[in-house]
Amino acid sequence: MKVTVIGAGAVGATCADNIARKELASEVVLLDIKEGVAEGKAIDMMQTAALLGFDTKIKGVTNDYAATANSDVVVITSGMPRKPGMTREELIGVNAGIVKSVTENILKYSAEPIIIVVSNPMDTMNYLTYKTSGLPKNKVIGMGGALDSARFRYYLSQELKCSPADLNAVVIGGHGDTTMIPLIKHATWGSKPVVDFLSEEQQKKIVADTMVGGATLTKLIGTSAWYAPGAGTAAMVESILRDEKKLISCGVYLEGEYGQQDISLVVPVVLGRNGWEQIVELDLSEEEKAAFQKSADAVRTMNDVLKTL
Ligand SMILES: NC(=O)c1ccc[n+]([C@@H]2O[C@H](COP(=O)([O-])OP(=O)(O)OC[C@H]3O[C@@H](n4cnc5c(N)ncnc54)[C@H](O)[C@@H]3O)[C@@H](O)[C@H]2O)c1
Ligand SMILES: O=C(O)C[C@H](O)C(=O)O
Repeated sequence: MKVTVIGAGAVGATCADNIARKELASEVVLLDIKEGVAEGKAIDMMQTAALLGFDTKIKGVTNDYAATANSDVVVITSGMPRKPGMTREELIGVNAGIVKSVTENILKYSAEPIIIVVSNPMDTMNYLTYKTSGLPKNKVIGMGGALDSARFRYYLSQELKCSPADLNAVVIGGHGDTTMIPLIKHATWGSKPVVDFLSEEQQKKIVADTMVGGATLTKLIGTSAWYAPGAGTAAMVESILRDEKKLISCGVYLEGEYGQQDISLVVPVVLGRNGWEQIVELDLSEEEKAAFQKSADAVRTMNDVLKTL
């Protein structure tokens, strides 16, 4: 199995590192536009192989798409991250051009890879990649829900004083500060609803903290996060390449599901060797449905911006 990661910055390099450590592929190609960066990071990671005991070969290249030929999965992380005070949506002007040209270049060398889009604003970048690539819709998948759901489980576990591994909790909607919807009423600890253990005030705080989870880290670090984003992306690669059929919230192109058309939004999907293989429709309350519609409206507004660039 071969995985290409475009963008050898914070998220791309962390993702490649996770993939290699878990030996999810025999070969990982790391590509960046900045001379030497991908080569250097790939060699640095390869020098951990003797210490960590993995066999995956990581090769770094500067904009050489021939090296990405016949990739099974391509992860797009290229583009600008936000700075404190910015929204993800403000990155659209710079990142749309990057994501579009990267998608075109990938497809010159890999006929039908599964593409995972990480670059922000993710919902619109995933939509753009789907439209640009002409790939089947199940092969273009946005990363955002895996991360947001992991953050949701983190905040829940802090309040419940339990292991995040024992929590089942999903985020749907958009991957934006105001568009994501942490479904707290659906979340469970073991088989018990978490709301049985939390006051209304605690629930509101967990939801709010989850929604601004990325912004909180951006403020602390000065640029956006990479450990959980890299791990979230690698978890998606793992479910795909090992055909695990894990249920993971991902950005997918909707054609009627959740009442939406011609849009990419985050919903729970089964991830396997064919990409996303099934969309799972949750039984949403009227309030949750309205929140989903509001997210869709906001993401559609951003998608419309693409026409003006
Ligand atoms: N979807 C998510 O959940 C999520 C999570 C974290 C970050 N992100 C997004 O991922 C992107 C990357 O974040 P980061 O922290 O790794 O940023 P970064 O600045 O550390 O890395 C980005 C890399 O992309 C490279 N690049 C730029 N244009 C390129 C091109 N045309 N071809 C190849 N490489 C190119 C840059 O040289 C840089 O090395 C940002 O847009 C960020 O907002 C999304
Ligand atoms: O917050 C960001 O801008 C990066 C990413 O989308 C995140 O949620 O960490």
